Amino acid sequence: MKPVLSQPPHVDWLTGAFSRTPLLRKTTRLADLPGVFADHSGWQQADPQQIVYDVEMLDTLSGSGELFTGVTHLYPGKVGNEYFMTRGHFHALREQGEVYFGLRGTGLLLLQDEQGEMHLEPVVAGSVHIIPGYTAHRLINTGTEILSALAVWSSTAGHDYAALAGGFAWRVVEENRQVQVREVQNG
Ligand SMILES: O=P(O)(O)OC[C@H]1O[C@](O)(CO)[C@@H](O)[C@@H]1O
Ligand SMILES: [Fe+2]
Repeated sequence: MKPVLSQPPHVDWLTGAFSRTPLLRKTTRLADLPGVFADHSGWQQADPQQIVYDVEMLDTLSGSGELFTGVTHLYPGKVGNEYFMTRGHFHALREQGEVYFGLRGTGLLLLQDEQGEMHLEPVVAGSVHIIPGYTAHRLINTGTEILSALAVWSSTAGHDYAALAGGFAWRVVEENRQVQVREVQNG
């Protein structure tokens, strides 16, 4: 007889960690992000083992109609004057959207559609972000603490990084102790 009440996992709003041990965890270090930051020599001089972000996922079913749930913990830091950020991706199944929920820290969610239309949304504890289909997304930590965001997305969405080999059209940097958005000059 299955228990009447089964304890669902919850996310600790302070640490952003799941109450249940996440069975899937992926760590991305600076060494894993060649060509992502604008300041290539700054990247080469930085500690390659420096963790930029961890993604913890609940180990749930995948398949048509199933959803993945994961928390991205993005550390504070910069390469040159550019804030730490996730690699960023379109979904392989372009039409698949995603929802982000800010848990802690201060940052931005950069959204860019296939026509290059972009906008930035502030990410803080309690913010909710609807990532429509056909929209690339990148999390950026503009604060001094860990930025954590919970994400829910289709388990069949997949990640297309190649579509963004040229990077996003905006970069977010710190200049004069201010967060600045810089348009990438093509060519
Ligand atoms: O795959 P990226 O662009 O490094 O982003 C990190 C993670 O953010 C998510 O979009 C949500 O956690 C995952 O799908 C992805 O692995
Ligand atoms: Fe995604």
